[in-house]
Amino acid sequence: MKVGLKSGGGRQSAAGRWSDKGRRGFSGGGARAPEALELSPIFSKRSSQEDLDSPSGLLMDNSQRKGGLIPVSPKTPRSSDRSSRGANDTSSNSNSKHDKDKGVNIQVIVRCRPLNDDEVSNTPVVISCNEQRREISAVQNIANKQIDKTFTFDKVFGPSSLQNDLFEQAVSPIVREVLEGYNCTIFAYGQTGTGKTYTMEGGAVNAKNGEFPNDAGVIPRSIRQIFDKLEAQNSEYSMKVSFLELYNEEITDLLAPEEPRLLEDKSKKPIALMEDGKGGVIVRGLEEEIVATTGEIYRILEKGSSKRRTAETLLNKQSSRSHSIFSITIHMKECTPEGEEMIKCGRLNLVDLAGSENISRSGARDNRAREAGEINKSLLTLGRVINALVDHSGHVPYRDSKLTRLLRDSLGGKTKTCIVATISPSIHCLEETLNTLDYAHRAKNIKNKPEVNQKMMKSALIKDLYSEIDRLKQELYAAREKNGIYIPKDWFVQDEALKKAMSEKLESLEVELEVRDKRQLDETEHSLSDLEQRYKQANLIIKEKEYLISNLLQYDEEHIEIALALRIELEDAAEDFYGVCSKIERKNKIEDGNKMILQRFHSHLTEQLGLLHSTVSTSLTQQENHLKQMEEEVRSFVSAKIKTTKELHEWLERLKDVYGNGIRTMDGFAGELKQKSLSTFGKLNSQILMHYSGLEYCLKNITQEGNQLLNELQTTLSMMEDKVVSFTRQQHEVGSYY
Ligand SMILES: Nc1ncnc2c1ncn2[C@@H]1O[C@H](COP(=O)(O)OP(=O)(O)OP(=O)(O)O)[C@@H](O)[C@H]1O
Repeated sequence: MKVGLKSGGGRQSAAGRWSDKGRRGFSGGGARAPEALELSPIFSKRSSQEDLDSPSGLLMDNSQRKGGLIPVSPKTPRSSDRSSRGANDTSSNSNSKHDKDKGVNIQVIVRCRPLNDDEVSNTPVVISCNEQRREISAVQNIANKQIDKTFTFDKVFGPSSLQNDLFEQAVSPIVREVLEGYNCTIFAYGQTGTGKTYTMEGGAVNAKNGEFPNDAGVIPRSIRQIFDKLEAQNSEYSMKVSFLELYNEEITDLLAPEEPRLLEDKSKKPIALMEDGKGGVIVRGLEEEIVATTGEIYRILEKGSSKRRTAETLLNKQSSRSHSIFSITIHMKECTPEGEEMIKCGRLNLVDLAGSENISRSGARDNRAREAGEINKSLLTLGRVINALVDHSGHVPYRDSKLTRLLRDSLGGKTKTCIVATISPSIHCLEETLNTLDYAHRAKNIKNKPEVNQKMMKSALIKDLYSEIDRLKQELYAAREKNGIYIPKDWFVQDEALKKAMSEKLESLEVELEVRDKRQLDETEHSLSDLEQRYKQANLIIKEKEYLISNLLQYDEEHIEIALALRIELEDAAEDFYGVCSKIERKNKIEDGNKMILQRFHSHLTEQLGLLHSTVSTSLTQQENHLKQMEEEVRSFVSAKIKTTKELHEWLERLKDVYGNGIRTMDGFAGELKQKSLSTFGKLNSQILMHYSGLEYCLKNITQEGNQLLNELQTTLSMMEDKVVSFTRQQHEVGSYY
């Protein structure tokens, strides 16, 4: 076996340079670490409360057991440690306190594989990758349903990306952190046949000559980087690896020596996963091989990988049917400025999950279908754990599957974690691809609280190694002495005492459990009867409520009917109202018009009446004047006639006198003349009378006409007034009606 810490300068050297005793203690090459290595939390120096609060993980540490190798516990690096680190490292250290307090998100990267030979000619591509924008888009129209989703991740690698691109950009910084003393996990998740194993393992490295193919995956590249870095630093280190497989909820050790009997029935010996009582898990009996060269580690990887259970499915010719975890633990020597030698420890877990599988599409039947069911079940639990962590649920169901128990520290713990989600660009995988992308996108929100593992003093490590060597020696001695299973006597005594104490504890626990069960049963019965009561009461209340509801529904119906009738009435009333309003409006308009007309008429009438009045009075005065004039004329005419008659009489008298005698002679003539004058006079008189009566008639007529006109005017006026009065009354009536 290669010895614990190894000098970076001499990969082939068998022993670490820093301790002769240490070198002596380890046996020769090819030997393994002891049979019962346990997985226990690496943070062994935490208080029990811390252990409860902060789940520890998959990391192996043997300090808990007799003869354990190197106990390490988390601590923030000292300032002296920082000074020796590179630029990148400084940033990681300065962030460590921040990381510790707030937590850092899990890094999620997505890799889309290219179409394979079978797909390339006839399979539409529905996934597009934008590496610059770190976006993956799925665009497709299925059954008139447009799918157009875009997801952003920490990094995106498209179908043409190379293994080296992914490693350099995403994994190399994580490996550097492992060498800084962090525990880091990289796991590949995705649908079956999307390139998880290709990404994690890739093409095999030639262990003999170290030939490195272009398609070598994350694991061999990480190994190479670790060795290169340690050698470049010329540091002393030791490295050990373990490789386990989780198949159908059973853990098997891929590095365990092959036992002929087990090979025959082709089954593998399952190993137990145990709680360490401090929140961590122990994989009891898991082999940890100490490695000193890259060649050794590649050989181990190749051997372990070949033992993984694979099968041909419709989706992948060599489909991994199990989850695998390859772990590399490195112990590195560091010197403090005070010259004290310290050992720091970093661990890298490389997880290749089995593919999530659509059983009908993968063509899995019988055992294969059961297998796929188990795979899906454990991945489902992983999904539930991720959801619980993202939603900050009080309970995270780590315990529901072995996979989540093993990955506990990597999900929500103190490990730095990176998920590589693998997808296919094919239209046929769209549903699963969207599931993977959803899953991965949710996982981005998980926060871990990474902490650097506490460094330990070299002297303490040497002490631990000595006790481990002593224990191994005793074991070896006992095994050489006898056949079968033998252990040293004091171990046997210790084990017996332990067994006794355990069985006593078991008994007391059983009693306690019984009491607790009984109490719980009583409580359950009590709460059951309580529930029954409450159920009955609830039933009664429900019935009451139902009755009330039916009544309410009836009332509601009536109310609805009334409301409908009211609504109709209201609508009618509203219509009427609008009609009345428009009528009032029209009436108001008419009234306004009427008022205007009335006013105009009134003013016109007054004007006309004034005019008429003045005309009539003018006409009357004119007629009166005319009459007076005519009377005067008639009078003057009559007086003139009388005067003329008188004068004529006088003339005649004079004539009688003048012509005395002649009168008599002329008497006849005079008589005649008299006669003539009398008739003339009569004629004149009748003419005057005729004129007089004509004038009188004319005056009478004029007076009559004037009176008649006046009467008519008065009648029209009174009629108009009557009309005005009756109109005003009508208006009042209409106003009071509305
Ligand atoms: N990025 C890639 N470039 C080229 N080939 C790839 C890539 N990813 C996967 N492949 C090829 O696709 C096939 C399936 O890959 P792989 O076995 O790694 O898938 P998987 O996800 O591990 O499947 P399963 O879950 O069934 O084990 C392999 O032949 C592999 O070489």
